[in-house]
Amino acid sequence: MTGKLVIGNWKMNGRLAANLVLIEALQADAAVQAARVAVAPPFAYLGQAAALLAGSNIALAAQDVSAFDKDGAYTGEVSGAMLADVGCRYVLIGHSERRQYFAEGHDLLARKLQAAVAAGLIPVYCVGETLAEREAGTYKAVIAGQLAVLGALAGYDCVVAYEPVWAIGTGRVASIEQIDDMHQYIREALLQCHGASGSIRVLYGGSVKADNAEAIFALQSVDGALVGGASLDVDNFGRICQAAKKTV
Ligand SMILES: O=C[C@H](O)COP(=O)(O)O
Repeated sequence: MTGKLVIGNWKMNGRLAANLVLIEALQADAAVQAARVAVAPPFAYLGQAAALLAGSNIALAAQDVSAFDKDGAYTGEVSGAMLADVGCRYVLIGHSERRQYFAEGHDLLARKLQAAVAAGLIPVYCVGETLAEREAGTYKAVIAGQLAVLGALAGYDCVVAYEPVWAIGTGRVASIEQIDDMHQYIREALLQCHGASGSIRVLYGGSVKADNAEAIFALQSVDGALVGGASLDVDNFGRICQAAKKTV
């Protein structure tokens, strides 16, 4: 399936009953069915989601993965092989909330990326600057440092999600000019470091909603969106998927 990729990151939200309602509504939404879409429930609900999504065009994503790629005494960890086993196609790595709350640094993220591709998953590697870094003008250097982690992944299918931290959950979406500037910068950085920018899709994330999605997807430099809050509202998420389909 071609077109802009839309991934719904449920973050730490959901219950069995609510998930059933949401997933059945997503499957009944023609725009969602026609789009290139994935949802990322919490680990606890991947099995339920996989069973409900079986046979649908909605792919499954996980929100994180262990850096350990062999089963063993790693209490609390979930391996890439387990995620693939339950039907995940994608896995988010390095989301800003994990960098912030769990101090996930470059070495750990590099190991997680390797573990994900070893398990046959498509990593969705998240990068983004804080408001302080944006205002200080150091944001492009910050992103370049974050992208350097991808060095070991040349040749693998990978997705990058540019998510300015100051736009996440704030309703303060980056401007079209800011998004285009950063997406073009990321592509150029990937081309220089890995010669792979052509094969790496670059998504935008940060307060993507039904009313701003079409303008964002109209940018050639944007290959899709990583959607947080709006992914829990089938009407909003469906309209984002509709916008994605319109701007193939
Ligand atoms: O993973 C999704 C991003 O953190 C964006 O979240 P948001 O759409 O709630 O701003």
